[in-house]
Amino acid sequence: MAKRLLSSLANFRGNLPSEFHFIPDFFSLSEQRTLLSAALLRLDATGSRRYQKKRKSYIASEGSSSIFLPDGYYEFMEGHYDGVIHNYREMHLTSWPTAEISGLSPVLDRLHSLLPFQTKLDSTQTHLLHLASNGEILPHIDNVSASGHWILGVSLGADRTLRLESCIKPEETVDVLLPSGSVYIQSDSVRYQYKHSILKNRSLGGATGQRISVMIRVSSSVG
Ligand SMILES: O=C(O)CCC(=O)C(=O)O
Ligand SMILES: [Fe+2]
Repeated sequence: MAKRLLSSLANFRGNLPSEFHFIPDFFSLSEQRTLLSAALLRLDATGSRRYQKKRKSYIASEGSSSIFLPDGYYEFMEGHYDGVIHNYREMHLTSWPTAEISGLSPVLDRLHSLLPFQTKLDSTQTHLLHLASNGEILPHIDNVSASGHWILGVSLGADRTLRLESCIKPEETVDVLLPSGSVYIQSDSVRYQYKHSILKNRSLGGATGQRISVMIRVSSSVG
Protein backbone atom coordinates (compact mmCIF):
# COMPACT_ATOMS: atom_id res chain seq x y z
CA MET A 1 0.00 0.00 0.00
CA ALA A 2 2.72 2.46 1.04
CA LYS A 3 4.70 1.40 -2.01
CA ARG A 4 1.73 2.02 -4.27
CA LEU A 5 1.21 5.44 -2.76
CA LEU A 6 4.87 6.36 -3.18
CA SER A 7 4.95 5.28 -6.78
CA SER A 8 1.82 7.24 -7.56
CA LEU A 9 3.29 10.31 -5.91
CA ALA A 10 6.54 9.86 -7.83
CA ASN A 11 4.58 9.53 -11.05
CA PHE A 12 2.63 12.58 -10.27
CA ARG A 13 5.75 14.60 -9.55
CA GLY A 14 7.54 13.44 -12.66
CA ASN A 15 4.95 14.02 -15.31
CA LEU A 16 2.17 16.26 -14.09
CA PRO A 17 1.19 18.53 -17.00
CA SER A 18 1.45 22.20 -16.10
CA GLU A 19 -2.21 22.88 -16.82
CA PHE A 20 -3.31 20.37 -14.22
CA HIS A 21 -3.50 22.03 -10.81
CA PHE A 22 -3.87 19.96 -7.69
CA ILE A 23 -4.37 20.83 -4.02
CA PRO A 24 -4.31 17.51 -2.10
CA ASP A 25 -5.54 18.90 1.23
CA PHE A 26 -7.72 21.91 0.47
CA PHE A 27 -10.69 21.11 2.74
CA SER A 28 -10.38 20.24 6.44
CA LEU A 29 -12.16 17.17 7.78
CA SER A 30 -15.04 19.23 9.11
CA GLU A 31 -15.38 21.12 5.81
CA GLN A 32 -15.41 17.78 3.97
CA ARG A 33 -18.16 16.53 6.24
CA THR A 34 -20.23 19.68 5.69
CA LEU A 35 -19.87 19.54 1.90
CA LEU A 36 -20.58 15.82 1.80
CA SER A 37 -23.75 16.20 3.91
CA ALA A 38 -24.95 18.96 1.60
CA ALA A 39 -24.24 16.91 -1.52
CA LEU A 40 -26.01 13.85 -0.09
CA LEU A 41 -29.01 15.92 0.97
CA ARG A 42 -29.48 17.11 -2.61
CA LEU A 43 -28.76 13.71 -4.22
CA ASP A 44 -31.07 11.90 -1.78
CA ALA A 45 -33.95 14.16 -2.78
CA THR A 46 -33.69 12.73 -6.32
CA GLY A 47 -34.59 9.24 -7.47
CA SER A 48 -37.44 6.94 -6.61
CA ARG A 49 -39.62 7.06 -3.52
CA ARG A 50 -38.88 3.41 -2.90
CA TYR A 51 -35.19 4.18 -2.25
CA GLN A 52 -36.03 7.29 -0.27
CA LYS A 53 -38.17 5.13 2.03
CA LYS A 54 -35.49 2.45 2.18
CA ARG A 55 -32.93 5.01 3.39
CA LYS A 56 -35.36 6.49 5.88
CA SER A 57 -36.08 3.16 7.51
CA TYR A 58 -32.37 2.21 7.57
CA ILE A 59 -31.53 5.43 9.40
CA ALA A 60 -34.47 4.96 11.79
CA SER A 61 -33.28 1.49 12.77
CA GLU A 62 -29.48 1.76 12.48
CA GLY A 63 -28.85 5.46 13.01
CA SER A 64 -26.50 7.23 10.63
CA SER A 65 -23.12 7.28 12.30
CA SER A 66 -21.23 7.17 9.04
CA ILE A 67 -22.00 9.59 6.24
CA PHE A 68 -22.60 7.10 3.45
CA LEU A 69 -25.16 4.32 3.84
CA PRO A 70 -24.24 0.90 2.41
CA ASP A 71 -24.25 0.73 -1.40
CA GLY A 72 -27.58 -1.11 -1.55
CA TYR A 73 -29.41 1.95 -0.21
CA TYR A 74 -28.63 4.08 -3.25
CA GLU A 75 -30.11 3.74 -6.70
CA PHE A 76 -26.84 3.51 -8.62
CA MET A 77 -27.12 3.14 -12.38
CA GLU A 78 -24.96 0.62 -14.12
CA GLY A 79 -24.47 2.84 -17.14
CA HIS A 80 -24.97 1.85 -20.74
CA TYR A 81 -22.48 -0.44 -22.42
CA ASP A 82 -21.12 2.52 -24.38
CA GLY A 83 -21.29 5.03 -21.51
CA VAL A 84 -18.16 6.12 -19.67
CA ILE A 85 -19.52 6.16 -16.10
CA HIS A 86 -20.50 2.94 -14.37
CA ASN A 87 -22.33 2.44 -11.07
CA TYR A 88 -23.16 5.98 -10.16
CA ARG A 89 -25.86 8.55 -9.64
CA GLU A 90 -25.56 12.19 -10.53
CA MET A 91 -27.41 15.47 -10.68
CA HIS A 92 -27.12 18.98 -11.96
CA LEU A 93 -27.08 21.20 -8.89
CA THR A 94 -29.00 24.45 -9.17
CA SER A 95 -28.59 25.57 -5.54
CA TRP A 96 -26.72 24.39 -2.44
CA PRO A 97 -28.79 23.80 0.74
CA THR A 98 -27.24 26.69 2.68
CA ALA A 99 -30.35 27.14 4.82
CA GLU A 100 -30.47 23.47 5.84
CA ILE A 101 -26.76 22.78 6.44
CA SER A 102 -25.15 25.02 9.02
CA GLY A 103 -21.65 26.19 8.20
CA LEU A 104 -22.04 25.45 4.50
CA SER A 105 -21.75 29.03 3.20
CA PRO A 106 -18.12 29.64 4.29
CA VAL A 107 -17.11 26.27 2.83
CA LEU A 108 -18.70 27.22 -0.50
CA ASP A 109 -16.98 30.62 -0.36
CA ARG A 110 -13.62 28.86 -0.04
CA LEU A 111 -14.52 26.52 -2.90
CA HIS A 112 -15.63 29.34 -5.15
CA SER A 113 -12.48 31.34 -4.38
CA LEU A 114 -10.65 28.68 -6.41
CA LEU A 115 -12.50 29.33 -9.66
CA PRO A 116 -9.72 30.12 -12.15
CA PHE A 117 -9.45 33.14 -14.42
CA GLN A 118 -11.73 35.15 -12.08
CA THR A 119 -14.73 33.35 -13.49
CA LYS A 120 -18.10 34.54 -12.19
CA LEU A 121 -20.14 31.88 -10.44
CA ASP A 122 -23.13 32.48 -12.71
CA SER A 123 -21.15 31.40 -15.75
CA THR A 124 -20.49 27.97 -14.26
CA GLN A 125 -22.45 24.74 -13.85
CA THR A 126 -22.14 22.40 -10.90
CA HIS A 127 -22.76 18.64 -10.99
CA LEU A 128 -22.68 16.11 -8.18
CA LEU A 129 -21.43 12.64 -9.05
CA HIS A 130 -21.76 9.79 -6.56
CA LEU A 131 -19.74 6.68 -7.40
CA ALA A 132 -20.68 3.35 -5.82
CA SER A 133 -17.87 1.35 -4.18
CA ASN A 134 -17.43 -0.46 -7.50
CA GLY A 135 -18.06 2.64 -9.63
CA GLU A 136 -15.62 3.79 -12.28
CA ILE A 137 -15.21 6.35 -15.05
CA LEU A 138 -13.61 5.19 -18.29
CA PRO A 139 -11.16 7.42 -20.22
CA HIS A 140 -12.87 10.37 -21.91
CA ILE A 141 -12.66 14.06 -22.71
CA ASP A 142 -15.65 16.06 -21.44
CA ASN A 143 -18.03 17.12 -24.21
CA VAL A 144 -16.38 20.20 -25.73
CA SER A 145 -19.64 21.78 -26.78
CA ALA A 146 -21.22 21.40 -23.33
CA SER A 147 -18.58 23.27 -21.32
CA GLY A 148 -15.55 25.52 -21.63
CA HIS A 149 -11.81 25.44 -21.09
CA TRP A 150 -11.52 24.36 -17.47
CA ILE A 151 -13.03 21.74 -15.15
CA LEU A 152 -12.71 21.74 -11.38
CA GLY A 153 -13.26 18.61 -9.28
CA VAL A 154 -13.58 18.23 -5.50
CA SER A 155 -13.19 14.70 -4.13
CA LEU A 156 -15.09 13.57 -1.02
CA GLY A 157 -15.22 10.12 0.56
CA ALA A 158 -13.06 7.18 -0.48
CA ASP A 159 -9.70 7.80 -2.20
CA ARG A 160 -9.64 7.20 -5.95
CA THR A 161 -7.01 7.43 -8.64
CA LEU A 162 -7.41 9.89 -11.50
CA ARG A 163 -5.54 8.84 -14.65
CA LEU A 164 -4.57 11.41 -17.28
CA GLU A 165 -3.52 10.11 -20.70
CA SER A 166 -2.17 12.39 -23.41
CA CYS A 167 -3.98 11.98 -26.74
CA ILE A 168 -0.91 13.29 -28.54
CA LYS A 169 1.73 11.20 -26.76
CA PRO A 170 -0.06 8.09 -25.49
CA GLU A 171 2.99 7.10 -23.44
CA GLU A 172 2.40 10.16 -21.26
CA THR A 173 0.21 8.84 -18.50
CA VAL A 174 -0.06 10.24 -15.00
CA ASP A 175 -1.87 8.73 -12.04
CA VAL A 176 -2.92 11.11 -9.29
CA LEU A 177 -4.25 9.83 -6.00
CA LEU A 178 -7.25 11.96 -5.04
CA PRO A 179 -7.80 11.98 -1.28
CA SER A 180 -10.98 13.30 0.30
CA GLY A 181 -10.79 17.07 0.54
CA SER A 182 -8.56 17.44 -2.53
CA VAL A 183 -9.33 19.74 -5.45
CA TYR A 184 -8.01 19.55 -8.99
CA ILE A 185 -8.41 21.81 -12.00
CA GLN A 186 -7.81 20.65 -15.57
CA SER A 187 -7.45 23.62 -17.86
CA ASP A 188 -6.72 24.31 -21.53
CA SER A 189 -4.33 21.71 -23.01
CA VAL A 190 -5.07 19.18 -20.25
CA ARG A 191 -8.82 19.65 -20.62
CA TYR A 192 -8.71 19.24 -24.42
CA GLN A 193 -5.70 16.99 -25.09
CA TYR A 194 -5.74 14.48 -22.24
CA LYS A 195 -8.29 11.81 -21.53
CA HIS A 196 -9.17 11.40 -17.87
CA SER A 197 -10.56 8.44 -16.01
CA ILE A 198 -11.32 7.44 -12.43
CA LEU A 199 -10.03 3.95 -11.82
CA LYS A 200 -12.07 1.27 -10.16
CA ASN A 201 -11.20 0.74 -6.52
CA ARG A 202 -8.63 -1.96 -6.16
CA SER A 203 -9.23 -3.65 -2.86
CA LEU A 204 -5.57 -4.44 -2.11
CA GLY A 205 -6.12 -3.81 1.57
CA GLY A 206 -6.73 -0.16 0.78
CA ALA A 207 -9.98 1.46 1.79
CA THR A 208 -12.77 0.82 -0.66
CA GLY A 209 -15.88 2.86 -0.59
CA GLN A 210 -18.10 5.40 -2.16
CA ARG A 211 -16.94 8.77 -3.44
CA ILE A 212 -18.74 11.98 -4.33
CA SER A 213 -17.20 14.54 -6.62
CA VAL A 214 -18.40 18.10 -6.97
CA MET A 215 -17.67 19.07 -10.58
CA ILE A 216 -17.71 22.73 -11.58
CA ARG A 217 -17.42 23.61 -15.25
CA VAL A 218 -17.27 26.96 -16.99
CA SER A 219 -19.86 27.56 -19.69
CA SER A 220 -18.58 27.05 -23.20
CA SER A 221 -19.38 30.64 -24.12
CA VAL A 222 -17.01 32.10 -21.52
CA GLY A 223 -13.50 32.79 -22.83
O1 LIG B 1 -15.25 12.52 -10.53
C1 LIG B 1 -14.32 13.06 -11.11
O2 LIG B 1 -13.33 13.52 -10.51
C2 LIG B 1 -14.36 13.18 -12.61
C3 LIG B 1 -15.73 13.21 -13.18
C4 LIG B 1 -15.73 13.29 -14.67
O3 LIG B 1 -14.77 13.01 -15.33
C5 LIG B 1 -16.95 13.75 -15.36
O4 LIG B 1 -18.00 13.88 -14.71
O5 LIG B 1 -16.86 14.01 -16.56
FE1 LIG C 1 -14.91 14.01 -17.19
